[in-house]
Amino acid sequence: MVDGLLQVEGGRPLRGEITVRGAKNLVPKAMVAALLGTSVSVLGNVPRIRDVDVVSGLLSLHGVAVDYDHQAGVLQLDPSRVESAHVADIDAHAGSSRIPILFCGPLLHRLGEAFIPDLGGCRIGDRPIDFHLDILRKFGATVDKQSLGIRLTAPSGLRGTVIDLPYPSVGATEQTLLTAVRAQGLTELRGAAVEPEILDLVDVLQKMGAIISVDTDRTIHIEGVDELVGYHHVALPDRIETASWASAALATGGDVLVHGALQRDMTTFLNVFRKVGGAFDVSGDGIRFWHPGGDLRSLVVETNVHPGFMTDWQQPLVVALTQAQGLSIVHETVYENRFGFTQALRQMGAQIQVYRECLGGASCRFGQRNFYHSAVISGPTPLHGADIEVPDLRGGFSHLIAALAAEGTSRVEGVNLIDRGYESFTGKLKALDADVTRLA
Ligand SMILES: CC(=O)N[C@H]1[C@@H](OP(=O)(O)OP(=O)(O)OC[C@H]2O[C@@H](n3ccc(=O)[nH]c3=O)[C@H](O)[C@@H]2O)O[C@H](CO)[C@@H](O)[C@@H]1O
Ligand SMILES: C=C(OP(=O)(O)O)C(=O)O
Repeated sequence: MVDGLLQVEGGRPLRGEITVRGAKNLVPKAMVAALLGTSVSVLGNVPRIRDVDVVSGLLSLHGVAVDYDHQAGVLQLDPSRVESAHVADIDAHAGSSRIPILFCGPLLHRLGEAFIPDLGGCRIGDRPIDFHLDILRKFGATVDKQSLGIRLTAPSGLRGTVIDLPYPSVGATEQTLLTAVRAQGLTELRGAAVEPEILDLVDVLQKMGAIISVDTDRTIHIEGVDELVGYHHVALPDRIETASWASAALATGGDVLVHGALQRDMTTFLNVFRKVGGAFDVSGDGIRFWHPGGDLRSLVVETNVHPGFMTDWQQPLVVALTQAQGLSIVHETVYENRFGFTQALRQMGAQIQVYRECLGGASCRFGQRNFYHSAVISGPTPLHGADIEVPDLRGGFSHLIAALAAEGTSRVEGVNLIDRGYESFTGKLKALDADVTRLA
């Protein structure tokens, strides 16, 4: 069981201002990229979240000197001692996050070998790593699966290759980038993911000396180089945290100004937010989200890879949809098992049914299989407080929103899971006038 118990007195609108910093889905990857440099890298806009601590710990074990100024949000990473530290076996932090798999390419380039412990991350489907391992083999690595992880070797170095991804996986695209930049010769990646966090990683790598071009048809070309240096970079803001606070404002009938939020990477979310009946205003350094009064409208939405509606935006939005008039349909096409969180919402009074069929859109990879990956939400339904347990990061945040929107007291167990991706969320809730008390 995950620690952390939060008591929430619901039924109050969230009102006020908060700030989001760098993206959870970019910062840890930019930290891994620092391993490829010969000099110090400096990363700004770093949020204080657990995934940053996990990767800091792993980098330190590999001999990288990590200096993190939490207040300023600046990380300095000095990789000059990686060869002398030469750590081959690390099982600490196994199961804490999915980032260790991205250490493969950088470690193979620097040390000729790597050991990657079993991965963690949210349990929202099987989350296989077959694309990653196929990619590493294509670059010339030998992959040996062991009981506690994977051992990789590349005694004669890595060579550029052609990779055709069966699905535009974010992690597999990052794996290719982090490996190809120092591999010998050219790499062509077809069917790549082009999420904003990936393009920010491309910016980081280009600052280090890499040669990468991203075409309009999901093809990325990388020319390997012999040396990369450290970078200075400011991480792009977290578009998932921004959307989470936007949905919280809507579900509670509130008004929240999110400093640091960037419109450009959120176009699809903002369209959906407006269609449901939410109001927003893009100001100098952020976006204000509020419930303008009147009824919210139901809608049909399908999650997809960028530039589609992001899967990590789905769970907080579902809570707002419980307050919309009529039937909404959410078709989850990225993960096969991402509606577990709706069980607690039903316990709180929501009317949500999940289906195996692809509802409301085109059929997806999960259509002919046994996965409950479509949800029908009938609203509006008043929510009431309950004792609930956080299942995963985004599902957990959606439980918090439901508890804030509900009449009465809720006790939310396992909130420490939310620290993985939301910087000081309890402090932010208090700044937004929520009545929350940490009991454990
Ligand atoms: C740390 C991080 O950045 N996490 C994000 C990243 O996860 P992550 O990089 O793990 O997600 P992927 O894009 O790789 O996964 C997408 C789909 O591809 C499948 N797949 C992936 C790899 C593989 O080897 N084999 C395979 O079948 C997955 O099971 C899933 O169905 O992108 C997801 C999709 O935007 C987001 O929800 C996560 O928040
Ligand atoms: C699925 C997520 O993250 P991870 O890939 O780190 O588990 C998420 O951020 O919602």
